[in-house]
Amino acid sequence: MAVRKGELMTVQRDVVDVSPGYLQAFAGDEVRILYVGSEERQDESGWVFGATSMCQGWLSIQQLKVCDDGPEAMEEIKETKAAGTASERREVAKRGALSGGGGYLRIRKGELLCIQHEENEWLFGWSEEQQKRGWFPCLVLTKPSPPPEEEWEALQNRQKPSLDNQATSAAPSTETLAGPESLPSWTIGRRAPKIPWNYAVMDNKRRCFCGFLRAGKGGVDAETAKHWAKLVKDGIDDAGGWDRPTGNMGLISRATKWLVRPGCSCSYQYGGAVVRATPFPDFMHTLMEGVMPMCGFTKEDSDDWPNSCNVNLYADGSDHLDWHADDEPLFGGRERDCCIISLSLGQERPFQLRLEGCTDKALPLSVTLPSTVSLRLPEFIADWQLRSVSKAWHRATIRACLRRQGTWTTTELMQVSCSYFEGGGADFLARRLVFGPLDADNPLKGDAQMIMIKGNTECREAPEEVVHSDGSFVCEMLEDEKAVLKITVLRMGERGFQNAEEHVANQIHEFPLGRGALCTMEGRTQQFYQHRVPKRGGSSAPPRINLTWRWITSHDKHCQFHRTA
Ligand SMILES: O=C(O)CCC(=O)C(=O)O
Ligand SMILES: [Fe+2]
Repeated sequence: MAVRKGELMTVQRDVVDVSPGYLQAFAGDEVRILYVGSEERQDESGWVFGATSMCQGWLSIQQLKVCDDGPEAMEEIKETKAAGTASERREVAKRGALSGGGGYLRIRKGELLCIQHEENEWLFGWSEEQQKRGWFPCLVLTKPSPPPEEEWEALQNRQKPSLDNQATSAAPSTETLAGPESLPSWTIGRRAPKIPWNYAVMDNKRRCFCGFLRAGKGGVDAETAKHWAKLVKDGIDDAGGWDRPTGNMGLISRATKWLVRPGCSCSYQYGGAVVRATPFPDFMHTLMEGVMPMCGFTKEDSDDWPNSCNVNLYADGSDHLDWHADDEPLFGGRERDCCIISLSLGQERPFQLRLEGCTDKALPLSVTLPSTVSLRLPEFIADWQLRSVSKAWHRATIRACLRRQGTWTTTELMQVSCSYFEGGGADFLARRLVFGPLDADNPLKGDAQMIMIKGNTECREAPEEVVHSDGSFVCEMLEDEKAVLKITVLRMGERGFQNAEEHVANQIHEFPLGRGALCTMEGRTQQFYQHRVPKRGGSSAPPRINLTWRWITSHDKHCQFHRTA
């Protein structure tokens, strides 16, 4: 059967349980052919890339038959052609983009792209360099904008940004896809371009950037992490053991050790606690020689490596660290750029960041409580609230589940921004996404819905998360574990702009710090953001060690490295 691009065809049989990148469709569904696989390519021959009203992906030609509503469909094809969406054009990528998983391309700046289809903010086409076809965001055709200097100047003199500034910095969904190529040149993601750094916070406006390398996905491998945890434990025992100083709120909620480059005597004072300096023990060289090159600091420049390290021991899940910024004068983070590099060993814990001034109050989302709620979660419906939104494994792709004609079906991979919240005594992962019928003329129109999956950030089984090499993940919802709730949320520019601002200003960015994970806080993060490690898992949770390397820039006046301005 000859199949042509632009044609509308009908699916003959149900195609379910497909792998990422393939089209899930049901008998009778109409599929628009976006691309016909090349006969010359073994992996494409006999396949088309098509779209139903629900999703897009690869589908075998054998699953298709000519559409029953011939004439109507032909009209539509003509319209599509007239609109020029089916024409091909060549463009050079002006910036890179990470792949969203199967069916998507990772784009490098400067590569030649043959664009075959355009839809909303997405392009489908062929990369000459990679000899591959797939989706990528339109964003790759525009130059990354230079840091907004004037705005930055204006902001510099202000302690707290106004709500207006916060709201406009909300990244559009495709923006979160931009890869390290769009980071400023001084960031670690750019210093170490071969290391797959992800950035959870890319706040150009405030010059705040927070990167992370997930455990085993570019971070330190599990074996090394285990070995290092022992080195740190033994090394600190030999250096006099852990400190647990008293601060303004009593004994601090974890054990700690403050380590400095030999010769420095600056103590570390925060929250009313004073921690004496201990010179770097031997293990420090091993750890820094492993970690610093991953952050773009070469061995040759080891004199410029961080000159201090705060080490924390969370003995179990009840040890924690509350909202704070490492904005002490020692590191100059309120006046200048300040870089902090953190390594996690032992039990995984979530790490959270929020804008300073963020409130903990529930957000007033307009809720149309839905007919599609899974009955598995009645407790949730009775008592739901959105307590400061948003965890973010940015650049996530998920498959959402929908109830359709009495059966659960899975949609295509979607780009989403992620949210995390707790409600009704259980933890939920909520993923806010652009979904449902979209109006091509007005991307702000159409409903955004919130899909929630029972589970929490500790729970790795339900839903199952498959991590891709670029840091994105596909979330497969299992038949007996999914819980889907459709909620209409207010979207920027539509009803209730005010609430959208509030939503952004109250976002919490969260990512997991597992055994061997690295994370950074760069630029003015200590001035504008706060971070914390919440309690997780109770007193039976295994211990976690965290090391945060910093640069002391203003040594204490008793220290031999003290310099007068
Ligand atoms: O444990 C962590 O990951 C963070 C530690 C931290 O924020 C600090 O020591 O200031
Ligand atoms: Fe901190």
